[in-house]
Amino acid sequence: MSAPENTFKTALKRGDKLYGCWAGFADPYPTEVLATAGFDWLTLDAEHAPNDLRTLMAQLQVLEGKPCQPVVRLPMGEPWLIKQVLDAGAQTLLIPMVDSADEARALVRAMRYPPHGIRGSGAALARASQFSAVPDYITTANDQMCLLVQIESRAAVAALDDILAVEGVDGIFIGPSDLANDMGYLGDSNAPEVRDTIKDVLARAAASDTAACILALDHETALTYRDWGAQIMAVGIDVLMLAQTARAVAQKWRDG
Ligand SMILES: O=C(O)C(=O)C[C@H](O)[C@@H](O)CO
Repeated sequence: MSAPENTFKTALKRGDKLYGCWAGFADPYPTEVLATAGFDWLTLDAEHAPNDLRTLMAQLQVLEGKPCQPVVRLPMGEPWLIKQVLDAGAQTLLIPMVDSADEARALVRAMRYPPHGIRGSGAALARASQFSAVPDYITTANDQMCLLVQIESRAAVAALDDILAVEGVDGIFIGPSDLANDMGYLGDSNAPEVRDTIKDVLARAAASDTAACILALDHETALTYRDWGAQIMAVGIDVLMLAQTARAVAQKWRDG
């Protein structure tokens, strides 16, 4: 028996448009609710949400067997962190702040067993291999790994063509907010120079074999990014959805 098919990767390679949502509550219960909503995928965010290995694993467990696929965002691309979440069953990783092809290559290697990489061997006791119930896990896991690297600095934009050419990078994911900050437009990803850069990066990725991915916080922006070539889009953040709806309801009753 082989490692389970990574259906997110299969759909990405097929060129499907995939719509996802950021899951920022760091808890399996709201993540399970999101998985019933119709999104293709969810970001389990351990960069800016208070996730740790156990909360990530609990969310992977509730998503198991559901059509909504998990994408785990780590705080940074450390090989030991990568090893832990892969052993917990993650197959698709989103790694922030990747500025060069060398960094991207190191991430590809951290996600793969030798001779293609440096992933340590713990499959026997790992959830990823269903605790050794998947006998061929170690020889088949490499093919199911999916890597999305975040492009969110001027350095990354300058290195984009080299990053797009790295074998094993399945998608580049623009971080509009960090990109704007690095370009000198703190908190303003709608600044014309930032929008031009986003458009250029999406177009270059769309013309390559590597998927163009991005997050948009409102519908109009999401439509624009899609027109510019985005294939994989996060179109909401659960924490903001709750906050906005709760504020609107409270306001309505205060005003009424
Ligand atoms: O720079 C960005 O934009 C991102 O990387 C996404 C954010 O971290 C996301 O959490 C929304 O603030």
